[in-house]
Amino acid sequence: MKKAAILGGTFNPPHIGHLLIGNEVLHSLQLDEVRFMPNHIPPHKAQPLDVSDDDRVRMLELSIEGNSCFTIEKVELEREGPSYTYDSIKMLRKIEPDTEFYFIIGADMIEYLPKWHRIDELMELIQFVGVKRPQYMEHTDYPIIMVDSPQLLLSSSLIRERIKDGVTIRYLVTEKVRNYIEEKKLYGS
Ligand SMILES: Nc1ncnc2c1ncn2[C@@H]1O[C@H](COP(=O)(O)OP(=O)(O)OP(=O)(O)O)[C@@H](O)[C@H]1O
Ligand SMILES: O=C(O)c1ccc[n+]([C@@H]2O[C@H](COP(=O)([O-])O)[C@@H](O)[C@H]2O)c1
Repeated sequence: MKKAAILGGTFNPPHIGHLLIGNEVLHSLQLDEVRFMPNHIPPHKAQPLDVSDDDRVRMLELSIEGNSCFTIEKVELEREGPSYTYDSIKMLRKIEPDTEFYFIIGADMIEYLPKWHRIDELMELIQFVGVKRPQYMEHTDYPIIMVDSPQLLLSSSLIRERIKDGVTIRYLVTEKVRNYIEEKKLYGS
């Protein structure tokens, strides 16, 4: 069986925190692959996204360039409506019966797990893998595996704020993503 972890996210934009946790889990659990899965409509974010699906995918492609264990899963972009993880995992397991799937979440999402759509059924379908994140509690009663990773006080919101305020984002995203944001004048840059 191939072992793949899904790192679901909004990636608005993708930052080095995403790459770091993906790589730590890849090595710690000795997986074959980490798949970055951008959502179409985040289930729990009220505001519509200010950046297109295409731009988020392009920035993900630029972020993972050069790492053959990192790939992109587009299943949620091909589906209308809120991107519930339950629906995506159900579909992936059906199309790929020979892959054992894991799902990576940061501690903010661990806290939020009780509110996920059909969470009890989802827990039966996939093994969740949690990573610590500054300012969030990682305690949960759900059976998740915790993987140790260096912690970064970094978020896509912080990056958007910095761009809006004209503050540098160098080294917080990959160089290619930084150039892309600048060229396409994303986030008011
Ligand atoms: N610095 C970080 N440390 C640990 N986990 C993180 C970090 N940044 C993001 N994650 C995790 O990566 C996944 C995707 O996150 P997402 O794309 O929403 O980024 P974000 O930085 O949380 O964005 P935003 O600030 O817009 O909410 C989530 O499970 C989230 O918990
Ligand atoms: O399915 C749900 O109910 C659900 C609720 C909250 C978050 N998620 C997923 O968790 C991942 C991280 O969410 P986000 O919004 O931090 O990018 C992403 O793949 C979301 O679609 C899923």
